[in-house]
Amino acid sequence: MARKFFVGGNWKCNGTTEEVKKIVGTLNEAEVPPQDVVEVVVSPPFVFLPLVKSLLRPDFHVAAQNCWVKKGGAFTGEVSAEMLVDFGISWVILGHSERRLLLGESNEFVGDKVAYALAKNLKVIACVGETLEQRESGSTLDIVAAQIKAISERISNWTNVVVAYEPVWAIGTGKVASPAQAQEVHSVLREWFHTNVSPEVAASIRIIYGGSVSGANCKELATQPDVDGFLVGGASLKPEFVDIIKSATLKNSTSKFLTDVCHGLL
Ligand SMILES: O=C(CO)COP(=O)(O)O
Repeated sequence: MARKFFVGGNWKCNGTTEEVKKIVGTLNEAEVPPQDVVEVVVSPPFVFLPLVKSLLRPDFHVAAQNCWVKKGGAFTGEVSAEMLVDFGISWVILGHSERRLLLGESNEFVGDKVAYALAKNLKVIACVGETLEQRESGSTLDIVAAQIKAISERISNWTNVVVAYEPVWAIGTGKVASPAQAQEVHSVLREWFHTNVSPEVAASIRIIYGGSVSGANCKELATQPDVDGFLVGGASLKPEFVDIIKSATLKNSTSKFLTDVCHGLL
């Protein structure tokens, strides 16, 4: 089964009302591949969710950047999964490295959040990734495996999960992982699913790359066999986000080409 290309835009803690309207205007006018080729999800800060949801074209979806680990209540400053569902938000980003590192979210806490959000019928973009220090010490694969394992121990159905591999050293630095570096970790993650979850989940789960993705570098990354899309930070605030969405066609034509070759059609 072909994995549908996925492009997420993580706006992080950016934007004014005017800027948000401008970004949404650009997206609404953009000519992009159809929904059966690419799934597009943008993730504004909480306060802009209502505005974006009301203005954004219906073929693009909206994600929150976080939600609370359990049912809402006396948790000052938090937003619950129930509230997102009530508001018609279908996706949530969980486990972003900025929250893991700056706010001390542990693997277990992220796993609990993913489980709770899925139980409330949210779809989850679950982020994993190593720091520069971890990469340089050779522990990249152990780190991402431990992050995924903590989620895996808490959920039994991966249908509504997209995994985002985001090496911390590539986030906001302009230092993008090379296509080979991204492919290596993506394929190891897929292998992990094959061994520890099931061959079906390994074949169907989308593993997207994040970290300094741009209109210029997305094409080569998109053609890597285990790169199923992107989670874009800085460039998702700019018109080049549309070019990144369009890289989906490249992926699909490449995989169609390979499928046709395999089936002896070419
Ligand atoms: O963190 C990211 C997306 O979640 C990536 O951010 P940049 O694209 O700005 O590096």
